[in-house]
Amino acid sequence: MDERTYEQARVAKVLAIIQEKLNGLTESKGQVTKGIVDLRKNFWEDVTVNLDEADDVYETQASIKQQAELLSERERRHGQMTRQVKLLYRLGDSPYFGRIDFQEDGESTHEAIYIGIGSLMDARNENFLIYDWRAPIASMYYDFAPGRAFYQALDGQVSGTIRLKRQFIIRQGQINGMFDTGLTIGDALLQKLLGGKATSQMKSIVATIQREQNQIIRNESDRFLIVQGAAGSGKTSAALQRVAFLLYRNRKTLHSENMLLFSPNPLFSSFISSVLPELGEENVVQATFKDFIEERIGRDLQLENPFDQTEALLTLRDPESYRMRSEGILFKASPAYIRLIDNWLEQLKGEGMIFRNIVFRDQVIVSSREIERRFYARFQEQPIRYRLEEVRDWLLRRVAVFAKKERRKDWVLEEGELLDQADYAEVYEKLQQKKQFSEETFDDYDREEEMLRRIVMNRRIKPLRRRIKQLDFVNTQKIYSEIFYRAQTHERVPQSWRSICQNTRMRFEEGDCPWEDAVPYLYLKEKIKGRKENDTIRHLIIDEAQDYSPVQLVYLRTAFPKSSMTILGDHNQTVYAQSFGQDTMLTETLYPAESVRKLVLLRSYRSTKEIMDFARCLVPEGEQIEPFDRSGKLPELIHVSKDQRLDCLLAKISELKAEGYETIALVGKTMAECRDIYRQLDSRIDVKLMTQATYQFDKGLIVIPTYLAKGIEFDVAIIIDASLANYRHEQERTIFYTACTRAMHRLIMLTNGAATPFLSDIPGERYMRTTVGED
Ligand SMILES: Nc1ncnc2c1ncn2[C@@H]1O[C@H](COP(=O)(O)OP(=O)(O)OP(=O)(O)O)[C@@H](O)[C@H]1O
Repeated sequence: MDERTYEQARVAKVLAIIQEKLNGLTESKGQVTKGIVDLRKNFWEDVTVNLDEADDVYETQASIKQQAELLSERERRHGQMTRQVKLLYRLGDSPYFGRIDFQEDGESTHEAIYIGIGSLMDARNENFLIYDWRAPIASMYYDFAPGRAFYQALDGQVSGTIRLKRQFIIRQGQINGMFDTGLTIGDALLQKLLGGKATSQMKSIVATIQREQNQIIRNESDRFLIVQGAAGSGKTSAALQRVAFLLYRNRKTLHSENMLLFSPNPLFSSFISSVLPELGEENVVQATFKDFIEERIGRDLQLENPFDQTEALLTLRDPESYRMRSEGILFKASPAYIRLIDNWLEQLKGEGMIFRNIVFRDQVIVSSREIERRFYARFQEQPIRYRLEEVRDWLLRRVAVFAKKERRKDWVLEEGELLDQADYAEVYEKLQQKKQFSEETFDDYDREEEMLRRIVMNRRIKPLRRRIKQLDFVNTQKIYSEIFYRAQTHERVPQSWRSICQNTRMRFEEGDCPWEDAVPYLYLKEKIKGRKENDTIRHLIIDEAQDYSPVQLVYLRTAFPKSSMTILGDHNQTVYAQSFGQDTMLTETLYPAESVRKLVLLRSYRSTKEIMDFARCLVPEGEQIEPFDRSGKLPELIHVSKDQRLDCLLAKISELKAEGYETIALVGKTMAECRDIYRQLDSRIDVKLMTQATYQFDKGLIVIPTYLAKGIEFDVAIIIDASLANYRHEQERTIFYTACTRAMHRLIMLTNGAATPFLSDIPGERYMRTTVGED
């Protein structure tokens, strides 16, 4: 029997066992379902309810508890079975993708280890027919070429020799491809996968994980794992595989709800949302950093969107305003600014706290001055938080005294008359209860009135009490903006500090919180009022980490004090101003030295060799990036006159469509530029504009600014305006690079007049130049 026939016969055998298991499972699942339905229906019949004596109550409780446990145990089993069935269906389509023949040292024969997205035992549950890709033994598939190899088993290292390494493409139970491979996993298979068309959903890379990616996926020893990876090197892919790996390895203690992924925007969240389900795992919680921060800031301030901040900066024409905004953004993202805030917090112990009046129905119960006096008069040596608690209790007492007096007023009774039936019933019931126990005789009418007054007053005063309990009497917004009134500081401030102060004060006075102030403000607010720590999340995954500042890292570490973190990004793809030329979350020195590891990915998979050879010349140390060897056309720079631009673009698009490309992105630097081209195209061709509110994209022609295209890929990227006028500042280099590296197969750039100076770093033979029309 030749190898292919042998393997196909084995596939058939495995499929038969899968079918058998499916039949068995479906039957037992049916029984468990019925059991659950019966249990729910007869829940109370099977419980002994007796509430006569204390002992009986105790027994009743125990009986209910037992019944509930039985039910939840069945439900858990049902859940497991459902997952098992789903896995079997998936294995039924493609049972495995790899095989290694491993001969352990000291053994006379080898074992053939087949690797798939989940484990499968034979009919007697004795031997593995398929090993889960996350099992320790399967790691050798990703780590070694045929020859000497080892893996870490639970009880130590196991060494031996890989005699054979084979890859399969199996679809609907048929082997479509089969390769015996050497060092790297499946160049042939990778060629096939990467040469395919872009989709609106990212795919799992489980069958072709590369060795250096495997290091990231299986790292369990470091609390902070930083991955610096070139564009298209598989950072996001590896991160998602890592999530699946960690969930599998810690399945008793770690669940998908314990992991949080910060994604750059909703579009990206949707792009990656199918990977984990494809691997048989539930999706982790996803959030954008902005949503997370907004939720914590609350409704007191109108938070600027980071995209709006970027857009504002990119479109500012006046050099002074540009300098002020960009210096402010950079400074407020730096550790120097946190030191400045810490200093202010220190000062606040002696003076400077600002409070709000405690007001009820337009009457000031306690004035802000009075609160301030109380705050600074006592417990001076105690921390701010302690003193605030003391003030809070004092305020609650003052409010109680006020309420007692206030409830005698006429308006209270007037409102009492407007109470509804249910409230009266409550008063009546309370009255009845009191009567039973009271010896004294009161006039019922007076007692009823008194009770109504109390109800009205309690209701009206409750929100005020709640706000006091939440320490809302501290005006943290004003305390924060005060920093900008006292512009003197020991820190080295930017040149335009005075204008920055003026501008920040103004924005806060209007109730706006610029994005650069969001995290610093929260930092100050939570230092004063205390913070909500999150203990549920045990692992944080931060993608596009080059766009997070040191200050944001400090904040995240305090908000998630127990979490480990996977931090992935590329310093060459900085899009937000706060990260230009300074430390970011990828800087390893910002973490405790003993618990951080940094891994670097240099091989890039997304784009053709031609596109990557072009793009890597744009960035420092780009020569270290290794493009994957997949060939395509050279990138193309089209010089086009203004009046020919639209026609040229339309002609190009129809040419690309005719060549079979389905996902074509017109990438702009700013939203303003995108809207402009969209308006011109919309009446002539089917096109969609992607905005910060877009949650999903489909195949076709789209217009998108770079800051929203981060992390996503397209068959073709067309840079709509690659001119000197549009990409002139050095800070825009990384934006331009990010835009170029979104392309999988074709990269086209249009320019009217001179092209961006960034291209002067690129040897002429790396791209084509054409001219359309004359200006
Ligand atoms: N081992 C692999 N096997 C198959 N495809 C891979 C592999 N690694 C990466 N890819 C593919 O390369 C492309 C880029 O991957 P991914 O988006 O994860 O990279 P990235 O480093 O996050 O990119 P960027 O920094 O540009 O956002 C994807 O299409 C992914 O499927």
